[in-house]
Amino acid sequence: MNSGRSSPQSRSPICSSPPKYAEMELQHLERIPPPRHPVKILLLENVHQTGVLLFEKEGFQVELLKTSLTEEELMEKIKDVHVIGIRSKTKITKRVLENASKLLAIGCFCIGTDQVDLEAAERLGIPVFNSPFANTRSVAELIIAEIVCLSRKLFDVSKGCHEGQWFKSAVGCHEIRGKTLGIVGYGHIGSQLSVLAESQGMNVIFYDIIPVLPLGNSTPCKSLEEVLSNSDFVTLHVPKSPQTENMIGEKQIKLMKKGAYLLNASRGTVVDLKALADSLRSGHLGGAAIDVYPKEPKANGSGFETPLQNCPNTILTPHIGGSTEEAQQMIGEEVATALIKLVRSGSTVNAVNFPNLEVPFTSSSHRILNVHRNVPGVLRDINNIFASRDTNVKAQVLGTTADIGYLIVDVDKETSEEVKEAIASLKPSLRTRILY
Ligand SMILES: NC(=O)c1ccc[n+]([C@@H]2O[C@H](COP(=O)([O-])OP(=O)(O)OC[C@H]3O[C@@H](n4cnc5c(N)ncnc54)[C@H](O)[C@@H]3O)[C@@H](O)[C@H]2O)c1
Ligand SMILES: O=C(O)[C@H](O)COP(=O)(O)O
Repeated sequence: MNSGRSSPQSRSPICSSPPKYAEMELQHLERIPPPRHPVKILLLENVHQTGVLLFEKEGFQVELLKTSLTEEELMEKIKDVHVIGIRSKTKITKRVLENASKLLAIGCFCIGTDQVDLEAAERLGIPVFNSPFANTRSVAELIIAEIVCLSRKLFDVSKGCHEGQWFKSAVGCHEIRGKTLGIVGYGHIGSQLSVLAESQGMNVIFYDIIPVLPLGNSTPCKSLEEVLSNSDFVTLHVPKSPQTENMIGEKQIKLMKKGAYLLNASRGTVVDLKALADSLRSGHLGGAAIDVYPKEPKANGSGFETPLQNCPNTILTPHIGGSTEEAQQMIGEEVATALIKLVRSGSTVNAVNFPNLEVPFTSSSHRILNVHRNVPGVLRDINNIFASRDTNVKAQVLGTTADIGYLIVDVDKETSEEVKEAIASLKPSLRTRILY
């Protein structure tokens, strides 16, 4: 399927070997002196080596763990960490954040950020970064593969052959061409999947809670129920939220056609697995493919249990939708780059819970980064600090949300330390640091 974009090999000679993303994004940091104190990075859940190497190239101290950590373990480990990198398992709660006195930023080396208390992080002046779509294609391709596997009962038939059974039959097996795929959540993954499914000859309908551009010949539906009752395959691509919790339960499954298939590679809280298991065993649904679960192990190993085990024509995978080498390498590079820019220059571009600011460094100056509660008079007080110390402000940018203000200001070197201390001592200040 040609997405219309040229592949690296087919690009014109001018950009036949495009500079790597990180090299482009970080090149301007060369003009900024490195941090005077060691920068400690804690990476959990086997973050890709690309990210590790980028941090090490910056001279940061990296600790890499293959697993996630419990809240208690995190509360201890995070005390002297400047940056933490996680994936979808590790839960960074308000309690953990209240122990993170040195934490400058959080990197979600994945799409989802529901595992972080974003409001608590914002109110504590900690920006959170993610990789909004680097594993989109990986998930979409997995779903396409599973649709064919379910439609041909491939896993059950293959298991039979491995066990010495030769059972050749076309009963209950169908082409996917001409069948209807119902997509719930038409965002990055849902829309990419829509294009791939249509390229396989499927009809695509979808439901989203916001107006979105239907790609190709796909058709928006007015309700979830409309998608459920008109689809041969229903696939879920919504975020974890109070609204999506158990959005597919016994009542919704009963609305689905007899023999239809349910696929979920979004979040484990979206589907009531007991209701799904009952519908598979009763024969109402023809099969399911599940990649995410309400409770998932914090590390690889045995002992995983789910009500879906041994259900007919049911594909179970261990949250691998984004687990391809291509996706993990891109994510590692993208999120590590954003975190390095935050540490080295205060850039918050691509932060999901912060004003997105990036200011070119002003030569022969020091940079002060201040996060404060967004209350009246803060900027007046900060500017009075500059005026009263005869400090020349060479660049100043303020971004705000309802709860916080984020200020990047380049000032004279001569008075920068004194000014930084005065700003940090203002009552609304949450975090203040200086870059030399
Ligand atoms: N299994 C995996 O490995 C894997 C990989 C990547 C992403 N994910 C999960 O998939 C989710 C979707 O990823 P994405 O990149 O497409 O996100 P996205 O934010 O681009 O798209 C999500 C879409 O869902 C819609 N939505 C939200 N609530 C809804 C509701 N109640 N009903 C219908 N639509 C609703 C949103 O409007 C949005 O258009 C992520 O939040 C993540 O949790 C899982
Ligand atoms: O949010 C995501 O991108 C997916 O759930 C992938 O999570 P993972 O990085 O833990 O595989």
